[in-house]
Amino acid sequence: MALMVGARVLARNLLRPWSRLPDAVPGRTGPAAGGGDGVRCFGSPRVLVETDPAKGVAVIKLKNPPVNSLSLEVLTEFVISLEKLENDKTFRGVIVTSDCPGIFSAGLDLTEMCGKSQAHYAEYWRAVQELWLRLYLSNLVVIAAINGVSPAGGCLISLTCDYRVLADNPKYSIGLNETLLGIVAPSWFKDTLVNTVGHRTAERALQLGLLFPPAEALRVGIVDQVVPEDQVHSAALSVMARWLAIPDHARQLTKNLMRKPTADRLVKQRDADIQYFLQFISRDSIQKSLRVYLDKLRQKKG
Ligand SMILES: CCCCCCCCCCCC/C=C/CC(=O)SCCNC(=O)CCNC(=O)[C@H](O)C(C)(C)COP(=O)(O)OP(=O)(O)OC[C@H]1O[C@@H](n2cnc3c(N)ncnc32)[C@H](O)[C@@H]1OP(=O)(O)O
Repeated sequence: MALMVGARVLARNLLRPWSRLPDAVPGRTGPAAGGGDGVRCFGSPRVLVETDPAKGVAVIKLKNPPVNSLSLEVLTEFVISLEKLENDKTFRGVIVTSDCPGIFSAGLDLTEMCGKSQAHYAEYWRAVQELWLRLYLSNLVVIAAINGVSPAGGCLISLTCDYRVLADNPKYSIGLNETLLGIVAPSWFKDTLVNTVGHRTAERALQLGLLFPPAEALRVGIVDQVVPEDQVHSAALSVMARWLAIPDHARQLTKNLMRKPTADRLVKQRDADIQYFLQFISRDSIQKSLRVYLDKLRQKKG
């Protein structure tokens, strides 16, 4: 019950950008924070933010064990943290990564889309839209340091970034695998993939629900770089330095030029998109597919 109320409060914050989450780790500094003197931490229980004001760079670490599924709380906390960074002129870039070993993100939280009320589905889908829009159009340089498996919504998060570095581990596949679950990637998921890998590769990947292992992911361009696992963070920092060498206004305007038409397609029909989602997700056949998939995941252990 408390969780439900908490989620509602967090979700309301999305609509009230002036409202702020209390800092979960207020002003923690020093080496324990992950980067030597001057690194400061804030954020929330599930979305940790380590900032390095001297470099103008922050690291957002998703921490929603066991699999970093994108629950309503995670989506909301992510948006709030991103907004905090964007409103603070100290920061010019952010690295998005995971605090869960071996898993970047398992994607959208299936339990948020299964067996819940219409009102809940609508609230959840609006939060998914919000995070996508904020990340896709962020003024910051956003780099994904993908340190684990990254299906569906996890892949989408990384596709919204400006650059993707993937750890070279055969287990760390990445892709939009929605069809394998018997669901369909919405048009704006599809657009994000097409804009990254081109139409033909996206068409094949989406229909077959392909999850690409690192070498293949690099070959099709769904990631930009594959590096040894222990170098993901340093590689992301090197890439960041290169992107930060470009004057902000020129880079930001160019990013906007490239991405705004795609984002506008969703912005112009956000409510209709929610209605689409509601109709789709409420179908008995879709609910059944999701239940079967979740049961399979749960039985894997037993
Ligand atoms: C006419 C056309 C109209 C079109 C309209 C379109 C409208 C929209 C349609 C809807 C689109 C919705 C889009 C969804 C995108 C998504 O992101 S869906 C999520 C997809 N994710 C996955 O497929 C990943 C599933 N998970 C895994 O494969 C594995 O868990 C893992 C590889 C990530 C990790 O494996 P492992 O370490 O072995 O952990 P597990 O034992 O599998 O899992 C632990 C625990 O977590 C639960 N879990 C896993 N994933 C999720 C998830 N995504 N959500 C919620 N929960 C998850 C799993 O069940 C286990 O739970 P228990 O501990 O057993 O309770």
